[in-house]
Amino acid sequence: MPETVSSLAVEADGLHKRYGATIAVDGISLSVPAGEIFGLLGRNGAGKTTTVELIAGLGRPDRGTVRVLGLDPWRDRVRLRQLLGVQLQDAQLHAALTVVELVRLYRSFYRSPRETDELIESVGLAGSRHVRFDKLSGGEQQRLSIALALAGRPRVVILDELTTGLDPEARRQMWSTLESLRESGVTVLLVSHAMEEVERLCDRVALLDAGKVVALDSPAGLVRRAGFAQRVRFRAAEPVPGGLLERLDEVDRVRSDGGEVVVEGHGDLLQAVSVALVRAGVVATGTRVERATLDDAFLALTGRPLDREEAGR
Ligand SMILES: Nc1ncnc2c1ncn2[C@@H]1O[C@H](COP(=O)(O)OP(=O)(O)OP(=O)(O)O)[C@@H](O)[C@H]1O
Repeated sequence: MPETVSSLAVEADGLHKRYGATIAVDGISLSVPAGEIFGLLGRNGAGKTTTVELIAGLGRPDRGTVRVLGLDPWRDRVRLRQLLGVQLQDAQLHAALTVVELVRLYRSFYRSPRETDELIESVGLAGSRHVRFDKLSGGEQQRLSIALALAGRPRVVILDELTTGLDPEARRQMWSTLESLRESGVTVLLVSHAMEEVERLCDRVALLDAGKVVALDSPAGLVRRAGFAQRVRFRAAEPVPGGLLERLDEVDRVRSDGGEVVVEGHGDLLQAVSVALVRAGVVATGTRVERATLDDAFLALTGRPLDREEAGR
């Protein structure tokens, strides 16, 4: 259906969605060009899942419009089903069906599906072909749900919490699956808590907070909004004289954190801090350098961190 295909894979304009008193999505607009891996990052309850549900046509916005490949996901959902793959959190699959039965069932929904064995192997489930869904581990269920999202050779894929519950090897395998999808021109919408994953994979990221996009940029562009490039942490054997570090050109901010001195800045920060401490006769131990992350950007933009405990859910 080439006449329907827009160069923008996803366009959302002014989306609002309310559940009772809760405003889940509060005026979200996004444009995602074809072939991009686009991340939605935010804390629990920020509105990520609701946003992708509206994009997938699984719900209707109270206000605003969505187009996926130029189609209205609600009105044109029969046509869009052939072009869109969706893997959502807590997908309720048929518990009593085996891996191969589920893959065959999903293949039957599409006009030109991928091969059964290729799909199963692509997510490393060849050894579990005849295992029932409810007997798979959480990580295996997750991998199967991703294979099912890719069964119809979708042009746009929505993946919610792609690697939650996966071990490091399965996670790396999933990342390379996504990179090859991008190479073949598929657009991926990736919902995540996992900053490392988002920084590594996404071309652009929308940071969501309380139903709003608070920033939208490349991961590197977002990290720049942290307001500093790197931080040096150390323990000082004696108090650091006031103003010693603050007056250095490379230093943006000095604070203490659980007995450590934390110096945020740019340029050759470590060198500048080390020289100043030596000159002042302050002995520093456990010194380490960290670069700014998306977490720092999120904190700078929203005033709250992206909770790491939640990230491990
Ligand atoms: N079907 C629903 N009924 C009532 N409230 C809902 C429903 N779906 C979502 N919400 C509420 O809307 C807000 C946004 O939820 P949403 O699931 O979109 O956030 P999220 O960013 O995906 O969070 P999480 O990372 O926890 O999945 C939350 O306050 C949530 O409790």
